[in-house]
Amino acid sequence: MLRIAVPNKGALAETAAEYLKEAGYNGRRDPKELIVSDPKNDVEFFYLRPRDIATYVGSGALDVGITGRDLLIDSGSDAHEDEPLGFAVSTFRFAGPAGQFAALDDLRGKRLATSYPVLVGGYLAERGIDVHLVKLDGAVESAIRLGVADVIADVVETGTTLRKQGLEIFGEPILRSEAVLIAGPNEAPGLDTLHRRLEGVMVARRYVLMDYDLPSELIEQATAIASGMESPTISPTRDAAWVAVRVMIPREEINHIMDALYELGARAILVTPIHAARL
Ligand SMILES: Nc1ncnc2c1ncn2[C@@H]1O[C@H](COP(=O)(O)OP(=O)(O)OP(=O)(O)O)[C@@H](O)[C@H]1O
Ligand SMILES: O=P(O)(O)OC[C@H]1O[C@H](OP(=O)(O)OP(=O)(O)O)[C@H](O)[C@@H]1O
Ligand SMILES: [Mg+2]
Repeated sequence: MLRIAVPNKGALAETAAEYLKEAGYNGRRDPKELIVSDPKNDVEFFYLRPRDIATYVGSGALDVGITGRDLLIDSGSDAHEDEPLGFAVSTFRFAGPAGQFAALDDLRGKRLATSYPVLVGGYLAERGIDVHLVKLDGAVESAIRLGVADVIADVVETGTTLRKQGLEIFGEPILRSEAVLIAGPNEAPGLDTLHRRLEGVMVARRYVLMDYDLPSELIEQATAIASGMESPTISPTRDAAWVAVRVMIPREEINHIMDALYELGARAILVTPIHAARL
């Protein structure tokens, strides 16, 4: 039985639960449930704090887990990244009061607040920069105003939290993070199936199916507009002058592609969602 660690709360929990549901696994019915078994799929889920997941997986206590890349690195555990999952996307950045910091060198000797001391400490040590790390649990953006730090390093998504505190990012991103599937040091039978199912969820979320009818002489031009994952499926129609085309396209390009195909001469353009996929 594959033992899977999943986030019980926080920024990763809701989407992780949706992914697993879409991948055909049992979820919890009550947020107080800590363990859910799914004998049909031969897996067992353990709902844990996102920050602890890499520790459990790295020690071999659990086989695999879903956490953030930033949390994985900060854990210093032996777990490794198996697959990026494309949600909870953020960058990890330095930020300070507007106009006060421009480069990494400006950090020397400063008090730097973060909830990710191993990630940040490792990054600065590699570059030979000494700071006084101030470890906080969250809401790190308030640390400067409240006088416990001169500068911070934290998760940035839209940048709204920083802006509201009058802070500005500086330097290169420390890390680009997102939710990831992680695995431990031991071989985990069943990991391949979980990996493929989650990949299928990502494809189903990102792509749609587009069907349209097209005068046959326009196939090359239409394929240049939407080429599909490998190659579009082209079927004959009763009218020999027309073909029916089916192609997978990225969800975000639906309207742009429909406009271009219609302009070219395609008609009866239909878009349908994909509920599951295995490529
Ligand atoms: N605004 C955000 N956008 C994208 N990812 C985020 C955001 N906030 C946190 N994350 C990601 O979520 C993970 C942190 O999980 P955690 O459960 O600590 O989230 P949280 O919402 O900060 O929870 P809490 O603050 O209640 O502890 C990290 O991988 C982090 O990069
Ligand atoms: O760039 P933004 O879109 O503003 O998002 C980034 C913020 O979101 C998270 O905060 P969260 O709400 O999880 O609070 P926390 O700092 O206490 O973890 C993160 O720690 C940042 O503070
Ligand atoms: Mg947080």
